[in-house]
Amino acid sequence: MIVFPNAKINIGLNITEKRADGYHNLETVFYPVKINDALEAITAPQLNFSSSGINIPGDGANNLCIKAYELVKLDHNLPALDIHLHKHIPIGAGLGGGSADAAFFIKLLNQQFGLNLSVEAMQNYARQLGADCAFFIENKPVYAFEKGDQFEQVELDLSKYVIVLVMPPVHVSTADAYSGVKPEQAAESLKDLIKLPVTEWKDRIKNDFEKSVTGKYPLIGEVKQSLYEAGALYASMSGSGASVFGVFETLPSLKHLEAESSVFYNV
Ligand SMILES: C[C@@](CO)(OP(=O)(O)O)[C@H](O)COP(=O)(O)OP(=O)(O)OC[C@H]1O[C@@H](n2ccc(N)nc2=O)[C@H](O)[C@@H]1O
Ligand SMILES: Nc1ncnc2c1ncn2[C@@H]1O[C@H](COP(=O)(O)OP(=O)(O)O)[C@@H](O)[C@H]1O
Repeated sequence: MIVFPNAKINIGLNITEKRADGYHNLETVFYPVKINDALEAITAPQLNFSSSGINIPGDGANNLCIKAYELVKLDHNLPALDIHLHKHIPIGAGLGGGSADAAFFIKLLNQQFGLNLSVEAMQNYARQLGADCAFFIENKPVYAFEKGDQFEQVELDLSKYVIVLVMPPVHVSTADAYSGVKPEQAAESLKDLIKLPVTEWKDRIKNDFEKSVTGKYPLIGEVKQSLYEAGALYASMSGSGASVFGVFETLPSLKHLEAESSVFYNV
């Protein structure tokens, strides 16, 4: 069986308080975007993981796909599998690519081996693998809070716009990004702001990571400014970065960015 995990962007990201467990409470809107990995699992004599495409740092044994397999296997009979991941989603980019692979693998195991797992059960497995993993189980726009793994429905459809995602040649560590932020309550409710027309989001829907991360990596702020100069209605860094997305009414020309960044149009 083969599945195609997609990435996500964060529309708004307010880091509201530091938790006793060392994580942070936040509020954000997760929005799925069409940048995809490919993930295949075939029954085999022994468990094997291989990957192609973008090189994934770390040992294959620690890949989030393997962690998902081992977690589900604690409760269910699963055969050994030959797992192949073709990596296309930029890594450590604020796009949740690793979390997406883990969540889609849980859904693959459920379907391929008839585990009859509920959405809630799959979300609970995903929560154990990463704060932004559970989102990918239902994989639809949601308002997320607490660690980013509790959800409320949100009506948000950006399909009439053109979303462009730019990945500059910068790597941002999620943990480092969090350490650079002073948690505080947002000035305006994201739940209210997200209901406004996209044309009213600029300078009101904010990502709390941006100030510290762009201070450390000015190129990220320059990319965001370039998107506005190219006509973006709204632009923001996604998650802890380094990717930056722009929402446009029509397809922009960003040739000047393509020299040093990966540009994904119509995502
Ligand atoms: C920042 C966000 C925003 O959506 O996404 P990315 O930018 O990574 O895509 C997420 O909170 C990332 O979620 P995820 O990448 O799953 O984080 P995890 O692996 O669970 O945690 C990595 C590290 O980030 C910090 N962390 C993560 C989530 C959270 N709510 N508070 C935190 O303080 C912790 O230091 C943790 O050790
Ligand atoms: N399947 C995977 N894809 C990408 N990264 C993975 C995967 N499994 C584990 N990782 C590890 O997770 C980190 C990146 O996670 P990712 O979700 O791509 O970051 P972000 O959420 O910032 O976009 C890297 O340290 C990488 O080694």
